[in-house]
Amino acid sequence: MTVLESILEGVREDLAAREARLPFDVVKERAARTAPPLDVLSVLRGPNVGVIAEVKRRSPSKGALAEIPEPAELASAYEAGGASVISVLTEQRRFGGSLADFDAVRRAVKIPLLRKDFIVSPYQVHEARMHGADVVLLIVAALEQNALVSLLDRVESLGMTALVEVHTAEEADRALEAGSTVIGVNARNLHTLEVDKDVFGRIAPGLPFETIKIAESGVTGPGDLMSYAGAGADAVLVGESLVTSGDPKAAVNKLVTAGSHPACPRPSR
Ligand SMILES: O=C(O)c1ccccc1NCC(=O)[C@H](O)[C@H](O)COP(=O)(O)O
Repeated sequence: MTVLESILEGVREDLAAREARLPFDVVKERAARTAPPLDVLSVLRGPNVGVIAEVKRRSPSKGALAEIPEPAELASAYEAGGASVISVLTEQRRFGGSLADFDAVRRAVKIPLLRKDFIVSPYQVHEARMHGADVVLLIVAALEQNALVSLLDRVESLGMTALVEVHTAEEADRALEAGSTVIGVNARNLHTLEVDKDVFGRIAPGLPFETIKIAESGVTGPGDLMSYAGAGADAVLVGESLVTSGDPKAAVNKLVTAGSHPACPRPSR
């Protein structure tokens, strides 16, 4: 079993427990009463290379990264540092995240929030909306094509944006066939955990001009942001280097400053 398959097994078990506690109809009804999602597309289409800053306690590849006793404080630091969007990992078993973290962050910041999880069911999409998500991650490697298409439709029908994650050219083709307009190219292979920062540069140039392109994983500082920008990134998604920096506001701000520097390559639309 690959790492991704084993994560998905746990996700499905946890999902079944939540479905037993709170029926889908109730989740749908609460989601419908939640304040409308923020417009993340205009944020990501801004003039600079944006930073999506992640609340990440631990990971299958690195184990424990940071305790993060107050995710709201971390998120506020990210917002003050100029992050465009905050990503909150809500998967518990491998990443130490939760929807309670998401709620705390939602209360603390005004910028768009991404629910970063392993979404396999419409229940999780409505659940994300019920907790105030603006963006939902859909991982192509975790979904059959018909599930990807229907989850993407579901996300958009609730007014949210889907960040559709790929790692290979074949997955990018599937994302485009499903109608994705925001594609994240993850440098990390979720089956093996190997990180290859060149993957973005191989895939992004083949994506349509108008697709919003996010470079995910392995960003350790402004140099990585600049090189992803040179390959066409509209934004970078960063976890580990921020949560381990000791000064998350300054660490985000360094990236944001690089992303707005006149020397930073920027795709013109
Ligand atoms: O981070 C992992 O080890 C991991 C393993 C298996 C599935 C997903 C995983 N991470 C999710 C992510 O995509 C990253 O948290 C995100 O791109 C930030 O990456 P980084 O800046 O390298 O922490």
